[in-house]
Amino acid sequence: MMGLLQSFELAKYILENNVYPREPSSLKEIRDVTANHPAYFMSTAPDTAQLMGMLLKLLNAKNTIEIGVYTGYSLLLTALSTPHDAMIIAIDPDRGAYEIGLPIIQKAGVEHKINFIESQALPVLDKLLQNLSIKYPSFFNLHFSSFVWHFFNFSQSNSSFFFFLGISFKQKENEGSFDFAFVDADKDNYLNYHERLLKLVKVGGLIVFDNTLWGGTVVQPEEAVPGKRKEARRWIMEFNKWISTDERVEICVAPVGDGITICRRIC
Ligand SMILES: C[S@@+](CC[C@H](N)C(=O)[O-])C[C@H]1O[C@@H](n2cnc3c(N)ncnc32)[C@H](O)[C@@H]1O
Ligand SMILES: O=c1cc(-c2ccc(O)cc2)oc2c(O)c(O)ccc12
Repeated sequence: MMGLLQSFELAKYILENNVYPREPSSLKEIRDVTANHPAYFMSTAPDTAQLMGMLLKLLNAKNTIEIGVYTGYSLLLTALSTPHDAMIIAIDPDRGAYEIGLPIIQKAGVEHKINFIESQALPVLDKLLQNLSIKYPSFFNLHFSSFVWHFFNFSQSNSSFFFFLGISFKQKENEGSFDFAFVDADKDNYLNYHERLLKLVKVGGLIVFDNTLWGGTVVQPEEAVPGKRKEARRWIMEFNKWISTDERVEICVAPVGDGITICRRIC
């Protein structure tokens, strides 16, 4: 893969010298099983994942959200880069793809951190925002949190605080409770995700958007862009323009993989 460097040799040099030698074996396994899948090119790039792993560790991120799981490369990276009691809400309507990587995630011993939600992301984020948060004793493992999730879906309580099975639930507690979010899904919703994640991620937390240089097409004349890349390119360019003036975040565009935009919530 050439990446964005416009030189196969330089991209290969970085991957072979600095990325692959340090890639955990379980991540390589996911990369290998994904290589046989028709949409293999959608996996988050290994150099992007390496940077994300460092950001997660620098933040000491514990509560994270991932939008766009596919076979789980970036999800496993997140699970490997967070503490034992981390909680990752991972959203994707395609459970089939997730199940390709799941046995590798299980073997790596980090499945307990993951709450996979088979859904479009927007309704889940809206539920998190209007709804309830989880307060449960730390000895409950995260299989329990899936149960809590189902409970939420059926709960219409308007009270700000109530008990169920001895566990307390509070409304609005999800706001500002996440350390990190990674967005790698439908490009036409990037701005919608941004608005919601800005409320869910705490001040000082990060939201990382993948594919924000869209194979370098953001600087190509429209007529030079392959037809199937045109629509997403327009969405990405609109997102890039919006985010460049959004004073609620500090931003940094890193030209790794397909380009990522790192947003730090500042207010
Ligand atoms: C580029 S892939 C994600 C790659 C993943 N980060 C990885 O490392 O393998 C995009 C994923 O977004 C999912 N997706 C598409 N629309 C979505 C939506 N509205 N909400 C959540 N996920 C969506 C697709 O099913 C697909 O699995
Ligand atoms: O070629 C793609 C397409 C997507 C994509 C398209 C539609 C969706 O609803 C979600 C994702 O995502 C990609 C991606 O994240 C990537 O790194 C490379 C290529 C593509």
